[in-house]
Amino acid sequence: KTHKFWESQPVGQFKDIGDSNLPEGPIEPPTLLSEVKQEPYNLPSQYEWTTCDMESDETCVEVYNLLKNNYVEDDENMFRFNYSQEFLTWALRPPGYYRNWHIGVRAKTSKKLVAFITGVPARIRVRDEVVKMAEINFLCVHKKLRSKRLAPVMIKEVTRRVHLENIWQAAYTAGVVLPTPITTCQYWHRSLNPKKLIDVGFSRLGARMTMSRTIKLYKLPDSPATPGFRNMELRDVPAVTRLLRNYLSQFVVAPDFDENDVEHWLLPTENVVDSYLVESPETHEITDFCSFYTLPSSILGNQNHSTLKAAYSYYNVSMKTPLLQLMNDALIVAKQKDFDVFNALDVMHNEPFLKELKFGPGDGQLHYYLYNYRIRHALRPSELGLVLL
Ligand SMILES: COc1cccc(CC(=N)NC(=O)c2cccnc2OC2CCNCC2)c1
Repeated sequence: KTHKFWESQPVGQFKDIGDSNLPEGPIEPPTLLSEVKQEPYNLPSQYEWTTCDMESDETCVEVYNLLKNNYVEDDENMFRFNYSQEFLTWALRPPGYYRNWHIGVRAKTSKKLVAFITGVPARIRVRDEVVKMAEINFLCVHKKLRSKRLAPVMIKEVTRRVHLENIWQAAYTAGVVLPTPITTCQYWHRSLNPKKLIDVGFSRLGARMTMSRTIKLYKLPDSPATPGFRNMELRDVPAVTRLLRNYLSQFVVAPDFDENDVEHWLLPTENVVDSYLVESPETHEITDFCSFYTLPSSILGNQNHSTLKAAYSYYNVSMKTPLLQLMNDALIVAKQKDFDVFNALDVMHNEPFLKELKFGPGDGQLHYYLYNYRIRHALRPSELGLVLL
């Protein structure tokens, strides 16, 4: 399959794989800001660019509805991500965000929002280089406008606006293979409400398994096992930042979080992100941390259920409490909060607990990409310390 667009971009090309003469790092140098295209790229004549101000309730509802009806579906088109409005405002307004990186496309006549793409600024460390990047996400074209080649011009436009802020690298994920993944992750699911998951077709009853046997198999205790396991609070930000920075330093690619970032991304926000820590009852030292974000999916075409309540593993740090026990406590609190399923990628140190804690492999892969930054050899998922929303 020819990648007409991606072969024109400063990304690792398939033909370059294995060429160890190519240096690791930026593929193209920055250009002078005066040389960056000053005006937006041309859209087909019946469409116009718009900046989506996520602080405006009206715009946020438009973005929410566009994604709810047209964003990513699973491979069997049974589920579609249903990011909540509060999640979207959280995801798109981190410290230092740029409103004009929240880019929409409207039909000129109806003014309907028909496409969307976003960037948020992030400091990402690659080996020992901290690089200012844009995290690109929520690329969505209305189902009725697919294969009009809108995506390439939207990617060029967000790239142009990122360049205007003197940022020359980006990070993004996709369920499809593009030139060229820095790593490819498997996703895994842990049933919390197996009866509903089987009813809606997310899971299947195992061979020689009854429903009651399956419910018993996935049963969890009513409360966490670890002494000192509690919700993260504002006063914990400095300690969690230290814990997380130290833990993430072992991975090849990871966010370079400071206290402002930790306060935004990891402080519990209802219906958006949950985070817990272990405070030693004796020393009051904070020794471990775990977190997951809330991303429901619409269930397409089921009579009894319309929404799958899913938790997605975010950042976890195990220094004293075994990761297995810490993640089992995360499963326990997720079940208490009525999540139906707990999802995770095989990144960081996740792989060992995925098998132990009764996760099942998902039917797809998530590929990670860097824009305008070459990594000499693809990473193992366990070398990746970056979780995108
Ligand atoms: C269950 O409902 C779904 C609705 C749409 C797609 C998928 C499958 C899928 N593509 N899953 C993932 O990409 C995934 C699986 C485990 C952990 N994170 C994930 O994706 C995150 C990170 C990338 N942006 C989307 C959310 C499932």
